[in-house]
Amino acid sequence: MAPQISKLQSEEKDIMAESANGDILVNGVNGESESEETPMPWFGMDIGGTLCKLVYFEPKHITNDELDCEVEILKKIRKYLIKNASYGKTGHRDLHLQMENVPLRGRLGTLHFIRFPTSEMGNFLILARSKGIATLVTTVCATGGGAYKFEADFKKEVNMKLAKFDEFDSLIKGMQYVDAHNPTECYYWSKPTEEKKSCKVNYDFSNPYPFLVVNIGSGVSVLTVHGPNDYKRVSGTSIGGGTFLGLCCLLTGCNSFEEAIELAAGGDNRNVDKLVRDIYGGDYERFGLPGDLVASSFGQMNSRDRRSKVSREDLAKATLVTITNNIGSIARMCALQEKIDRVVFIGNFLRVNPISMKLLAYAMDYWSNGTMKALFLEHEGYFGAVGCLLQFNGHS
Ligand SMILES: Nc1ncnc2c1ncn2[C@@H]1O[C@H](COP(=O)(O)OP(=O)(O)OP(=O)(O)O)[C@@H](O)[C@H]1O
Ligand SMILES: CC(C)(CO)[C@@H](O)C(=O)NCCC(=O)O
Repeated sequence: MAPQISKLQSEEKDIMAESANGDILVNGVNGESESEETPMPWFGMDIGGTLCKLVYFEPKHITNDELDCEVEILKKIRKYLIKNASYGKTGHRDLHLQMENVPLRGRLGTLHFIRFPTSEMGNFLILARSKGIATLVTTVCATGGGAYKFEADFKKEVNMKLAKFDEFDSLIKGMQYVDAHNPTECYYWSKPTEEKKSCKVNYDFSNPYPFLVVNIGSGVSVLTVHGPNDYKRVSGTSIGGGTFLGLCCLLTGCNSFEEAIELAAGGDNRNVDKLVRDIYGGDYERFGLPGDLVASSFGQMNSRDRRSKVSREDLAKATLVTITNNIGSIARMCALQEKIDRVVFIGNFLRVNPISMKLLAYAMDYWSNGTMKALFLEHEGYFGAVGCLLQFNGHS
């Protein structure tokens, strides 16, 4: 994947030059052209409908000037963030995603990836106050709907200003930056239907344009990307990751995404769904519908007898398959309409969720007769937070 860096870097220069409204951008995808004046610590926040993603840049070398004037609080913040893998009951640092030696605004350093439920924003603000972050940081760059929703709370609770950036500008910039600096970022699933043989394969995304992005968060947004600064939101659906989690909690009594995925892994959706073969007794050959295709999601659940036999695992699996197939179908129609053959699926719905990734990979391939490819990125839910950090110049 090494060649992709140089290819993307040359395209990045265009991004660095000008933003959509003609302003000179202070840092581009490469993050190497920025002045060093923005005081530490550097954070990027993506406050979504379900999860808040926080990216923290830890500089590799502290300059003498910084050492001289570095306040105790900054040292404490750095120590607190990088010594722990969890914060309170609900904050987690994704250690496996950590990126070392990446350039940002002329500095080299480590990117740390932290997430917590957006519903915990109140506690996050209390923590920010107790750790002294609020006394040091006057402005935090933020994106996602929560950058607007919680702006007044940040001001009131911790006297911090939010420098707000658009969530899709941030997402695209973050994807390009992370892909350019992580040679194993992009991959696809080979043999997605074969449980034992199926595996992740590195994909060379050095010539990325055009591609479709399907961002599966609480809801789903579909974007076409034709160049570093050239994208549009072409579609979306409210039936997304939030729907999966909500329905799964209702149907199985589970209490977390992790639990829902674990249940689904042990279930069989054929005990819940009505298949083509349940209707035809086999394939519906004339229109190419195989017997094992789901004809009607949850279509068996009108039967009291079937309901009495179904397990929580089966219900979780059927919910996951229903939501995933629907997203796959929308993605395929968008790709067809936009005449694009590479579809990049991202968003935290895909976290610890190989079932959905493999289903999407298979469905894209099968229904396009092998002409479309489903791609995935390792930092699936963090691109908005990274892109937002890239755009920050210390002012709101
Ligand atoms: N630990 C978790 N807690 C809750 N949901 C999780 C978790 N891990 C993965 N998910 C899934 O990820 C989804 C949220 O994804 P993501 O963080 O990308 O979106 P968001 O930014 O919160 O939403 P939106 O972009 O629509 O505002 C949830 O709806 C759920 O399906
Ligand atoms: C509202 C957003 C953009 C917030 O990220 C997202 O949740 C979404 O795209 N929802 C789907 C909205 C729709 O197009 O029906």
